[in-house]
Amino acid sequence: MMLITKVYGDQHHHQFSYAMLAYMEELDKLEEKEATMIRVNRYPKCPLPEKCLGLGSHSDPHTLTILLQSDEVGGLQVLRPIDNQWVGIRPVPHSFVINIGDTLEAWRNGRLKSVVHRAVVNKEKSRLSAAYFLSPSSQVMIESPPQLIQPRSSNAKMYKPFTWGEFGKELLSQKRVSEKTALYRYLISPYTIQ
Ligand SMILES: O=C(O)CCC(=O)C(=O)O
Ligand SMILES: [Fe+2]
Repeated sequence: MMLITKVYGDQHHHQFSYAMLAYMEELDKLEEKEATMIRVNRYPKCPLPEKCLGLGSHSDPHTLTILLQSDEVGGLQVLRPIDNQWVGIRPVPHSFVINIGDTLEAWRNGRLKSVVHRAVVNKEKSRLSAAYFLSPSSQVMIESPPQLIQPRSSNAKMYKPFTWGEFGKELLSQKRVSEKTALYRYLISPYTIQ
């Protein structure tokens, strides 16, 4: 997410810009209009917000999510990896939150990370958000380009190649989780030995 690029500083920001350029070049492969979808989330106000969640913690499995949240009511939180704390993403009027999905993480060989996030509710106001999920076509193989892989180093190949179609089936076999989606099932372990 954009917030995380700020927290991680220039290095991560650079990775993000570079990946976005590469993404544009591969758009035919990485974005399939038929598979792309929009989800609108409505979170009613809740008398006991500390006892419920609007949307449980998850990572988005797709490539990218473009999220619009209502201007006045916050509720989106990300799990900050450095200290495992939930951090609120304050809505910025007329802006989108860009969320990196698991498929993009796998394609960039872990140089960009999908982020675990959730939505909380509050007592005073209901909230709306709309998420636009970009997906590759179901037959496309998600595999990191060779220039991102250096065998026997910390940049060794992290994930076994998979198709979005296959990944979708893995997701269906998984209950809502408290961490990342099925991506870990493709992790090459230990990925430094290749
Ligand atoms: O409502 C939000 O801010 C988060 C929505 C979300 O994470 C999702 O739809 O996947
Ligand atoms: Fe999400």
